[in-house]
Amino acid sequence: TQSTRPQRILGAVQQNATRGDPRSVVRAIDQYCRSQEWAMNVGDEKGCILDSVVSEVNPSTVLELGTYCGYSTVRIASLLPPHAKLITLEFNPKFAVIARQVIAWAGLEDKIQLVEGSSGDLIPKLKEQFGVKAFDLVFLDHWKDRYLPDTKLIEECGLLRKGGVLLADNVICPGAPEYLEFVRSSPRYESQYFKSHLEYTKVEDGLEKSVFLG
Ligand SMILES: Nc1ncc2ncn(CCCCCNC(=O)c3cc(-c4ccc(F)cc4)cc(O)c3O)c2n1
Ligand SMILES: [Mg+2]
Repeated sequence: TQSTRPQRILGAVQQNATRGDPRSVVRAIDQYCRSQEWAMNVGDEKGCILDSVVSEVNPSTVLELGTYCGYSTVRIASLLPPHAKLITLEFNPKFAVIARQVIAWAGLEDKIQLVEGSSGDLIPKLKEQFGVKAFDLVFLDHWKDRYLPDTKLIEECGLLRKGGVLLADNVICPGAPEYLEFVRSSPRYESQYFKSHLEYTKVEDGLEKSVFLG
């Protein structure tokens, strides 16, 4: 039977990455998606910007919206301090099954909690169900038209600490125009655009970093 793209990405990890070595998992996915078939991972170019923001924030708690195969999940978690935790939300069970195996291959199960469901349903439950106080960093990489409503939901639920950072992928391609307009015009955010390219292509894309001022 025909394999799926996420299954082929997992295969590339299992064939080319070293168990317990997160950076070799990231490298294996990038090499596969650059040479064999495109996939919607944040990728190596935007990934370096992601790395620099994660290192600068040095977060204790991270929320990722949209796991897909776990590429950015592993990339972020590989940079977290020892007791830091990352919660990642994925609503497609087929993606979640693959992401769990990619996370396990990287040896990062203890740092990462993958929760299946949609962001709109799960965000209001994160405090009571997962004992989360507030996030230091939120990486938005899910439905582009959910970036703005979920940002408002995260604020309403008091899930973003003062000085906490929102980092949004794909603000140019596919684009999140309402989100960009909001974070760039709101007095409660200090935003900065990091120009880059759509993963594995020459098409323009970028990340928007927005610091919550409280
Ligand atoms: N609410 C909720 N809660 C939880 C969830 N978990 C998953 N989802 C649904 C997420 C579905 C995938 C989202 N990601 C993208 O669509 C995406 C697309 C492109 C792209 C594609 C084609 C092109 F020609 C050019 C660019 C590139 C990217 O880097 C992208 O990240 C959820 N939704
Ligand atoms: Mg993306």
